Amino acid sequence: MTEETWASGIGAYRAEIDGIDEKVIEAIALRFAAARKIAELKSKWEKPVVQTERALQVEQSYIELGSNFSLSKDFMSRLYHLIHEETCRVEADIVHLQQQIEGHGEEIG
Ligand SMILES: O=C(O)C(=O)C[C@]1(C(=O)O)C=C[C@@H](O)C=C1
Repeated sequence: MTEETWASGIGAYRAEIDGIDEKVIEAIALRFAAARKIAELKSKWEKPVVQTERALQVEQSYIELGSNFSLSKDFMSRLYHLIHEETCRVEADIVHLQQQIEGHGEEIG
């Protein structure tokens, strides 16, 4: 075993990880694109950004899907909470912008 063997071994696995990370980020970006469309709809129907019941269902499905791949419940839960928090922030920005455009929420008088 030489340093070159180590370098090519770790290099191959790191390239594998880099390729997977790219797909993960693409998938996350697609999820945010869908959330932006949801935000437009919530704005139109004047529905709240945070939908607790739905969020609990999605968290549960993260946990179940993760368990199929031996990913810990705690990790899946934390992962969803992080994604959910940022999704709500992105959605709220869109809803507020939409409200400004449509003149809702303005102080009258
Ligand atoms: O289902 C929705 O209403 C969404 O906007 C998606 C989502 C999520 O990120 O999973 C975000 C906000 C809600 O609290 C519930 C779920």
